[in-house]
Amino acid sequence: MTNTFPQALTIAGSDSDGSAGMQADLHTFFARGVYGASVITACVAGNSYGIHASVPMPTDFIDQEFADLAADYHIRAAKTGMLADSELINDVVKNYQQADFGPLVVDPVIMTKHGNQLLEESAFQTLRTQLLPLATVLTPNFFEVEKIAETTIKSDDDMVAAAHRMQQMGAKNIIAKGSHALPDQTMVRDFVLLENGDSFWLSQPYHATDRVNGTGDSLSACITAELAKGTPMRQAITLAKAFVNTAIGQPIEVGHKFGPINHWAAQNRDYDDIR
Ligand SMILES: Nc1ncnc2c1ncn2[C@@H]1O[C@H](COP(=O)(O)OP(=O)(O)OP(=O)(O)O)[C@@H](O)[C@H]1O
Ligand SMILES: Cc1ncc(CO)c(N)n1
Repeated sequence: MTNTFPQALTIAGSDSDGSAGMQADLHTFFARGVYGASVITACVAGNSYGIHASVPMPTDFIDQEFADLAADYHIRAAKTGMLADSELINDVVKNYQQADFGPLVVDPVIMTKHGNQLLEESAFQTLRTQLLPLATVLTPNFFEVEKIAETTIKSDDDMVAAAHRMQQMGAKNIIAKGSHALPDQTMVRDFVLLENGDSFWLSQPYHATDRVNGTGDSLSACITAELAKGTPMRQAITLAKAFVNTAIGQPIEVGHKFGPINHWAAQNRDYDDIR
């Protein structure tokens, strides 16, 4: 039987240190028992200190990557990561609309943990008008919520309002990730707004560690992997939050600064309690 094994796709940039971007996505797909394919959109050279060079892929090459996957594989869910500029966003939108790759998780990668900007400011409007309407799930971090919704978040009410604004822009389900840079923080809280209007806060313990590179990539990749297996939306989101929290909670010693998270710890955990 051909193509019966669950397959997911990451449409993202390669980060040479393996902690984030496409590499974090593929680690996560593997950890959740899903085959991972990748459309590479850009390459960044970096390590746990920062990103030091970045090269976008030519759009005709990206077109060929999509065409080759569509001709052979059965992608059941896809996610986007680094898209660099308007030209790449428009190209990915065009290709995704032609393909039949299932639900789309949009991780609107704008800024890294080191403070490197991976999406040009001039592309924010393209992101809003072209990509958000395709998003089955949108997973902005605190900074990205403020940028996309064009607001300042000072309270829970502000976050709820921003999530509704992003849903009005066309994204169906939203996980607006809360801040984790507050003094004396003990919990991290993300606001979830589902397509049917249900909403809730997801809370997990805060871990005081610098080994947090690729948390957002892994969260969105875990949701993608679960959707590829047919896990219901609410369960996929809740499981992904637990997956990332487990991976942050047992750090591995790789790199000197913002190191990777521990996908093995997250892989080995039992998620049977999550419904
Ligand atoms: N120190 C921490 N302790 C616990 N949870 C954390 C911590 N840092 C991030 N998280 C969680 O990880 C998830 C990803 O959020 P985050 O805001 O880090 O995404 P991101 O900035 O897009 O990540 P990246 O760009 O590095 O992939 C969220 O659910 C967030 O609450
Ligand atoms: C390619 C790439 N995508 C995303 C991130 C962070 O989310 C990163 N560091 N590098």
